[in-house]
Amino acid sequence: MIEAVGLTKRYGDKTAVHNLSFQVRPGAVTGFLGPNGSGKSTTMRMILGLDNPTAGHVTISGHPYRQLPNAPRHVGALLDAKAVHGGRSARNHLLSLAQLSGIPARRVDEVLGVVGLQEVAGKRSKGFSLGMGQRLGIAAALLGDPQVLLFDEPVNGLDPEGILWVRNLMKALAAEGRTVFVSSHLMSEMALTADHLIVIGRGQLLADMSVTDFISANSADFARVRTPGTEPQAREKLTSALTEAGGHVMPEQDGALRVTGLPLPRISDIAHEAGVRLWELSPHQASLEEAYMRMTQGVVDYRSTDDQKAGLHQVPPPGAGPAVPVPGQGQPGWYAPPPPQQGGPLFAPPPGPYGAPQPNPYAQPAPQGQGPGQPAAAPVTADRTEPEDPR
Ligand SMILES: Nc1ncnc2c1ncn2[C@@H]1O[C@H](COP(=O)(O)OP(=O)(O)OP(=O)(O)O)[C@@H](O)[C@H]1O
Repeated sequence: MIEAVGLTKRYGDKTAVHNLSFQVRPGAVTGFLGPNGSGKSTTMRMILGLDNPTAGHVTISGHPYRQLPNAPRHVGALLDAKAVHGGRSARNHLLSLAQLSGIPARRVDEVLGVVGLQEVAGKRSKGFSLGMGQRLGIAAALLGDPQVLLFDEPVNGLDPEGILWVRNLMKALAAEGRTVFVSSHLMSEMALTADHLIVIGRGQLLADMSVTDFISANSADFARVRTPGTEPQAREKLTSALTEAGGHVMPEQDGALRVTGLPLPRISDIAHEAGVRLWELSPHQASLEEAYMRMTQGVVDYRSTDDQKAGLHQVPPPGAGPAVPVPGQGQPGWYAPPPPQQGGPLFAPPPGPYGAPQPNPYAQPAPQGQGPGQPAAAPVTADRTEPEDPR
């Protein structure tokens, strides 16, 4: 088990992790989720003794990593797949790690087989694609057959087949009773892989619960209601009537209404009593991805802005044709999630063994339209392999 208590890390006046307390239990895959820069890698580095906490502590099986007897056999980690001597072959890289940890050399070929790199084991890793590098990093993590495994963004750069393989590998490792802690940005992937979730934003805990509980707590049911497009006054009348009856009504981009807090038959009755015809009344559930986005929307460090292309285009003359629609913008089928409770926190973490969360020093206004933009996804390079450097 991994246990963090009051874990805090400051770099100068920058707080990367603030008062984080959680447990990662054996026999389950625990997903570690948070937006870019939320402190996931910093937390993982502290777990592995690569960074010292400013306050608090973290233990693995009851010991700080550096005091663990035979740590490399007990804990395996993939932190940075690029942290490899590129001139070495995959096999030699793993052999050198094995020698350092007293692991028999035959184990190297076993893990090369597990990650599917047997064919390129003799090639220099600097010719490896991003996905091959990830596989090599996973092989290194598995080398000591450890009980505790940490993976920082293990599916980064993997193709769909590779992503499925990682998903099944994580589940299989947990089913063997191991502790598996996996960081990701991707709620959708974690929903398929993890049993338990720890969600952080700006270094502070936002949620610590099972995936099942997260889904039922966050994937709110709602109704979509549409009145005839030719009768805008009917839409307003219905909005008032539903609000009066205790519903929460939000306009959708395609002109429909999103209604929460009222069952469908009640909405139908209210419309009938108000003399409003309905063209649509349908049940929906907000996706888990929406729930995660909603939970973390206030703690995102990097936001993209619309590209205004100032001065690059001539203003079209009046009466010119409509702009080409942009996928996902202003089109039917895109549903804005309901806003968080007015004045309340985005998410109230359940009372845990560590008491209520403390105020977050990150409580600064999120940058509005000034961020440097979402960093582009790392490119997937072609599978190039070179023979090993003879040096
Ligand atoms: N060595 C360091 N010196 C100064 N600031 C740092 C250092 N390491 C991390 N930070 C800052 O701490 C914050 C958390 O970074 P961290 O890499 O842990 O986030 P993350 O959740 O892993 O991000 P990503 O998902 O983008 O990898 C960031 O603002 C980062 O700039």
